[in-house]
Amino acid sequence: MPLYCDVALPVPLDQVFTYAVNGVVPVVGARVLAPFSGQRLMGVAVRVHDDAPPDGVGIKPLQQVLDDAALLPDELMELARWIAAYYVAPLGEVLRGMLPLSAEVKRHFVYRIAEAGRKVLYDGAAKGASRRSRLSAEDQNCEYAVLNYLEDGEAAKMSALRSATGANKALLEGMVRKKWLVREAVAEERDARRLEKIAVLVETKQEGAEAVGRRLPKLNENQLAVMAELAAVGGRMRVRDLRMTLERVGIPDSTLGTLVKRGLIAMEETAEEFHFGGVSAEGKKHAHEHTLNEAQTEALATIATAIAKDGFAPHLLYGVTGSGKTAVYFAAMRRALDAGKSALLMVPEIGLTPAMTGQLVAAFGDEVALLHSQLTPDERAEQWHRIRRGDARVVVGTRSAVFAPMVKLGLVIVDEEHDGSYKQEETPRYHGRDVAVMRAKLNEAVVVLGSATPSLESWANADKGRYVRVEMRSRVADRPLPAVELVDMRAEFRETGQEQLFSRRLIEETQATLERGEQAIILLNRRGYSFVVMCRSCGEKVECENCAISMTYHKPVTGDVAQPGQRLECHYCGFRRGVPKTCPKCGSEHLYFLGAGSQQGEERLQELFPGARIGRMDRDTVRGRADMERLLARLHAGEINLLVGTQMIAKGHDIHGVTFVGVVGADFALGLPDFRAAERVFQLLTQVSGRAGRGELPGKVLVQTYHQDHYAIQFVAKHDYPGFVAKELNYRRWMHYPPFAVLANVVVQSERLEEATGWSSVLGKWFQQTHLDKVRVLGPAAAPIVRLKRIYRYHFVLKAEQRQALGGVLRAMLRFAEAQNIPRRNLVVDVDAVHLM
Ligand SMILES: Nc1ncnc2c1ncn2[C@@H]1O[C@H](COP(=O)(O)OP(=O)(O)OP(=O)(O)O)[C@@H](O)[C@H]1O
Ligand SMILES: [Zn+2]
Repeated sequence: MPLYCDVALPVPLDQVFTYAVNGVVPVVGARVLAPFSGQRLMGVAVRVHDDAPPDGVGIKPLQQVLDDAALLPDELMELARWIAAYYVAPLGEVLRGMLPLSAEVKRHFVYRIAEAGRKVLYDGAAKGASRRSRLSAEDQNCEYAVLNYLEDGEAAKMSALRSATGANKALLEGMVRKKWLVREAVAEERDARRLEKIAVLVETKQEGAEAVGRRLPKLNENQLAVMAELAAVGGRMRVRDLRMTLERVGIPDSTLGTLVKRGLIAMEETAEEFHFGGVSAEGKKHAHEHTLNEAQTEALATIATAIAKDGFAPHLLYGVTGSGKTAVYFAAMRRALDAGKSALLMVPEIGLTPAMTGQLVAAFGDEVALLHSQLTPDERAEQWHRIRRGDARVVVGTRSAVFAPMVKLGLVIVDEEHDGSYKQEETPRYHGRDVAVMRAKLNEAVVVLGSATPSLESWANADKGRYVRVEMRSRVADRPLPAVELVDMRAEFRETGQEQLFSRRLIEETQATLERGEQAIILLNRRGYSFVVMCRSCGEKVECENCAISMTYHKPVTGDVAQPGQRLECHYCGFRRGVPKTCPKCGSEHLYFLGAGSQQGEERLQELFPGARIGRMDRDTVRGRADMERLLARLHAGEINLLVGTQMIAKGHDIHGVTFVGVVGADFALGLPDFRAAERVFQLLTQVSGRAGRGELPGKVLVQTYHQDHYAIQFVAKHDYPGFVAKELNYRRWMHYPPFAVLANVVVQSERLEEATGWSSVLGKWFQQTHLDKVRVLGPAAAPIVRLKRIYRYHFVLKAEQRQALGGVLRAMLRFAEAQNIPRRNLVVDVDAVHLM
């Protein structure tokens, strides 16, 4: 029997910890409980062995082994090790992110008699109850009853003890404290189907309009609002979602009850089927129903051949917006299933693209499982077990779905692979796309990264021949890409003599689109009303108390439930405050509001187009999946003909009536201090342009810009992604930026400014003195956001040609920092950082 076990614990230390095996030898991949600086932590056994620790090192015994079998299969353990090494992250923290949540392996507590308990039982039998106990005679009797019940040594659940002896939890816990009993946690597989309530709008068809008319006038405003809400989503909605929506608009819960009593809404109970949504226009085909065109057929053939071959094969699918990538994904997934394998489809944010999941269910029925962060723990548990049993062979999910316990994984697809939300911005700071490629490698599976605007990293990998490039250069059914017109806002100012949010051309085109009965979308990529509140006298901006960030003004709206006097909001930490009467710095009364956000955009559009049916899509109007589904349903139905919103509107939506897209103020991001600024602007503008002209009618795009000559803008106008990447790659090569160098951002952070600066100068000196011929270090410098959520931030940017050299320096730096007593949690190591802010 091995004597020792190495455990990865979820603590920010780059090491594993050795414990003595205590009776039960854990299998590698099982969870264990281990003592750690006075606490009991749950970790994962990563190695069992007989290597005695060096003399003098005290080894504590494991407290408990929680699983009989490995919770994580070998390939996921290997993936965890790879992530820990690649991202220089503590293995325990990586594993914590990969493990199913506790609900997935829910544990209940059982009690077992302990040595001391037995002694009490026997002594008590001999001498009678102790007189000195502070407990009542009744409780003492109960304690004896419990000890008696457990005497045979079997563990019992609390519920069993309660019904047998009347003991309550407090009493049992008291006995645990006296060490008469031990309490143990037992894993319990939970995947019973749950029931859930659906609110259904009662059909009124047969009743005739008159009858409805007679009934409806009796409804009050709130009741009508609830009815409208349900009608907007096709008459059915999860009660849970409906309640959330009502709560937000301030309609009391009882309204729903009244409507049920009056027979206008029925409550149905169904076994919880997953809710995938499924917004699409009537008569529009599902992705799996299309006969693939030539480009799609070719793309599929390449991918399908790889699937048939078995073995790791990475692909980059570059397909312009509206080229029909979804249909290719679905066909490839079908091939994987036919070959007896499972398929994983990763999407950036499930709530933003409900149509995708709806189509998946249409195509694959109950083979589909869904994984994302908005699921309740029970829902997640159910999905997790269905996947692990092999019942669900098609999994769709966000970033962390890359750790799904798939059986015979044959195909991984990463849709919109360029999307920033694949990057996890907390430890472990992994990139879901890159982990997906590694996972496919470990599983000898095919991986497809798809996008109309692939990341430069992926494009360069295809250039080097590491990925097979598959291209779909035109839209389905020979639909043209929309014509893009640039409006030079400097000229606009010269000609009109005033600073306007919307140019004359944009107003004209919007007007014309609405008059033709078509739909228009306007991108205004900031939420709120004004994103800067500034003092005219001293020039100072009103900043967040916790962050070095300008606060955004949100205009009160009718029915707004937010507190008055809290109209300024920090979009980084959520802090709110009232609008000050005078400048906090100089006391001047001349504060003014600058920079229009989507809320102001909506207001201005209402003034300009009073007849338009305007909708807004941003984090303030769309808080969850239900909101998004409702908004998209109204767009598909044509109930909204003018939509304004933030980058959310650019995400994969396929609304055939949209023929015009206007872009306002999106090029300000070109000026951000981040080497990926041009790439991001290009991607956003191309993606949002891609929403126009996806139906029968051709589309048109108008981009308002102050940087008309910037190459990113020029290439957007020409729909020339390959041209853009070629130019951008040159610049990256020249500047030694990724993908021609590997990069890490190291942030030194502390609530105390002097610590942040002091530690960064200590590290800066170390970097200087250490012979770093293979790694270039920039910094220390104040991070672009120097204070965030009350924490001061200084940073270094490390660049290297070789990943190994970079990893080596980072690890050496962490060792040095440890020796200098710089706490590990004050150092953020972000390998392949996506944001340098
Ligand atoms: N072979 C086909 N024939 C006709 N229409 C098709 C075909 N394949 C897909 N479509 C339709 O073309 C439209 C665009 O497809 P899809 O949404 O998959 O594009 P995409 O490549 O994912 O674009 P984006 O990158 O903009 O999201 C959809 O309405 C889809 O139903
Ligand atoms: Zn803040």
